[in-house]
Amino acid sequence: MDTNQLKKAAAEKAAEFVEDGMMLGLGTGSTVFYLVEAIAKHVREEHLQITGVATSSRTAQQATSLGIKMIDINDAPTLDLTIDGADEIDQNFQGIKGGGAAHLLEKIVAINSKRNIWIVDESKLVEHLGAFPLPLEVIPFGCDKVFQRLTAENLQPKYRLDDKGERVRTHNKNFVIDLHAGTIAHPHLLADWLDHQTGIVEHGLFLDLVNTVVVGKESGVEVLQANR
Ligand SMILES: O=C[C@H](O)[C@H](O)[C@H](O)COP(=O)(O)O
Repeated sequence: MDTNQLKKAAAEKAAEFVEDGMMLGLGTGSTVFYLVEAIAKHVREEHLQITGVATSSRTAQQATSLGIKMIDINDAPTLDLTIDGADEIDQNFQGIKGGGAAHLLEKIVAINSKRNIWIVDESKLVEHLGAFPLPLEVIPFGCDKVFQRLTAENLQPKYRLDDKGERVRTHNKNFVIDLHAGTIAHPHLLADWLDHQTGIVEHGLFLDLVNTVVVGKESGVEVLQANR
């Protein structure tokens, strides 16, 4: 089965967790694309009244075009559920996100949700985080100073570039620096250090956040519950 089919299977399973009346956070990425389609189908067929909050303009546009009512997060009460993709998930249900540069908005939505579900294909499950470069969102002002600090810590930073060789800009026009430092032995220590570096708006370590992981596997879809 190809990876997209596994992502689609996970997304369709997760859409079953959506209930009538829910205030829903919608993540970003190729797996979430299938999720939005699946939720829209439930909304149509079961006449569900749901309201969504998006983590990117891509998701907002797709959801709106499929008839899902979307509102601004500032107008929403605490969200009942957020469903999002992930780039890596370790055995302790800690994750890396931000492969699509949406991790700042995604984290804001995630921490304002009562419950978080991640949808992934099985290649995203890892023993230790870090094979996937860790994304940071960095303010352009003084960004090279941040870059130097990261280099000094041996975190092997690289600016993320687009197809034209230009620096990628996030939703808020910030830059993305990816850390290519390999295995992250102590995710909480690294997250704490990054949290205290002025100029870094947000990093892609999503720790102690997810409640449920829905995994698309060759052998079928598996639902894993984190102990939180
Ligand atoms: O910034 C992007 C997000 O964190 C995505 O949820 C993550 O990169 C996973 O994306 P995909 O489902 O396309 O692999």
